[in-house]
Amino acid sequence: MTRHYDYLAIGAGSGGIASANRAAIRGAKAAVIEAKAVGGTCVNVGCVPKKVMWYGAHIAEAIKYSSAYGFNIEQKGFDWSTLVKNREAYIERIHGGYKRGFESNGVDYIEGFARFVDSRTVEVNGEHITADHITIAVGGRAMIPDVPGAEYGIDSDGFFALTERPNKAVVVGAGYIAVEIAGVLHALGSDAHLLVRGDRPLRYFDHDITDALLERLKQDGPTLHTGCIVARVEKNNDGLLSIHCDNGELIEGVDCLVWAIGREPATDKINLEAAGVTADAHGFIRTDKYQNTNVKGIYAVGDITGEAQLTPVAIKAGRLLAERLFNKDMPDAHMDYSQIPTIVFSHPTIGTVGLTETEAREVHGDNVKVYRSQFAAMYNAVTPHRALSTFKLVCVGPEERVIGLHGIGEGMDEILQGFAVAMKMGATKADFDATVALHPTSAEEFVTLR
Ligand SMILES: Cc1cc2nc3c(=O)[nH]c(=O)nc-3n(C[C@H](O)[C@H](O)[C@H](O)COP(=O)(O)OP(=O)(O)OC[C@H]3O[C@@H](n4cnc5c(N)ncnc54)[C@H](O)[C@@H]3O)c2cc1C
Ligand SMILES: NC(=O)c1ccc[n+]([C@@H]2O[C@H](COP(=O)([O-])OP(=O)(O)OC[C@H]3O[C@@H](n4cnc5c(N)ncnc54)[C@H](O)[C@@H]3O)[C@@H](O)[C@H]2O)c1
Repeated sequence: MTRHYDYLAIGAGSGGIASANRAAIRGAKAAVIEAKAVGGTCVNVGCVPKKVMWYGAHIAEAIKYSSAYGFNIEQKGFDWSTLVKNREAYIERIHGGYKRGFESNGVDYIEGFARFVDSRTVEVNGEHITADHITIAVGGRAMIPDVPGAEYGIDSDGFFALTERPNKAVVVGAGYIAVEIAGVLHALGSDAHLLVRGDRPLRYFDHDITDALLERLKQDGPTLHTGCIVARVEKNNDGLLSIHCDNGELIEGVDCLVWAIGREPATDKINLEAAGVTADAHGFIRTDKYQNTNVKGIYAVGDITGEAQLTPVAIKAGRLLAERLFNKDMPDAHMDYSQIPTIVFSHPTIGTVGLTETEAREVHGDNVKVYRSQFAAMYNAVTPHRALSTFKLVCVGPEERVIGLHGIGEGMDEILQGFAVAMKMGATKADFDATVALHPTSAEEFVTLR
């Protein structure tokens, strides 16, 4: 017996779930196949557990600053395992929500690892399943460097599996994950070290913002080691690790090493060749703007496409694909990959949308005008720990259209979304200026820049 569907998603992560649900809502007979846990990376080992840990870190910081606000608090301890237990219970509830969603939309949820048999057929648990439309939404996994002793380290999945707080932790990498994990570890009381190869983390972000991040890291953050490439890792008799860097630096007594050096696509085991789908040299499945692969009827969405690796991107691309396929009123639906806003959950958060100043000058030369502001956040102004926030607008042309907006400061994660809408609508500096400020907030800086 072969089951047949109108629409089949491989991978029940952000992209697969969103597309299968939308396909079913539009009347398609839809299914989604998942090898591990429903919700994929974001829900199980990504955005969700990360944000819970970040909230934990946020509370630790509030306790630290509380005496300046008049509180006399004796912190008797911090139990990492309680935080993990409550986090995982929350994730269990999300799993339940997804499964109820499948039921009410009429999506079949199939547990197992899927492999292509041909361009219309996949095999899972020995069963052949056919579909008119198949979407590859298998996401990715962390990369581990090829250095001696690399196996003593863990990746971000391993970080979420920790049941105790590490005493001394080293996080290697300069991207979102490295900055976020190192920041959480530091705030929750580990002796945390962040190792980057260059002169700063997040080096593709606007440099005014990363300059401010460097300042904040110096004041209160994980210890930053720059120009540092790990050459080998040794495990000593006491079980602790020694991290040797190629610049001669040696970090000893480490009980937790986290590799956060990027993610690779999970295409290698799904038998793409049987379907005739081609991947690029790194294994990413590149698509056209409609998420079409090189094979008719096979699509790819989310991290596997190598586009901005963010949950809302996978969700939007998946939903729009389902609309295009099954909603006769939206035959041209497709994802717009421009001006995607993004947040780094550092301490404080970084938010960015559009071009950095450097990118804007490369494209628009002297047509670029930049506005920036640096100020002491009110939250810290009454504490001994006076910390600066930086906000910046990058504008182009005589009309000063805002093509880049960047900030580092308390609340930046919640500030950015509305400004991203304004930019999508083509807002100019004059539009920002014409908007009445909200006071006293950090966000008001964006509408009062001179
Ligand atoms: C630590 C971390 C923190 C992150 N934080 C954020 C954040 O704050 N904000 C944000 O927007 N993004 C964040 N991301 C990125 C976000 O998680 C991804 O962009 C998003 O999950 C991509 O969705 P996807 O559907 O492409 O793939 P995934 O969510 O990875 O889902 C793919 C699914 O496919 C399954 N699968 C793979 N192969 C098969 C197979 N052959 N058969 C069946 N199932 C298969 C996998 O088990 C997985 O569940 C974070 C990522 C990480 C690692
Ligand atoms: N807040 C968020 O939205 C969020 C959070 C986490 C992850 N994500 C997504 O997940 C993706 C993956 O995140 P990531 O941080 O793993 O990858 P990344 O690609 O953002 O960063 C990897 C970093 O590791 C560095 N690196 C590579 N090889 C190295 C080596 N051998 N030694 C030291 N450093 C090395 C790279 O220079 C780069 O800076 C991101 O691109 C992002 O889209 C988003």
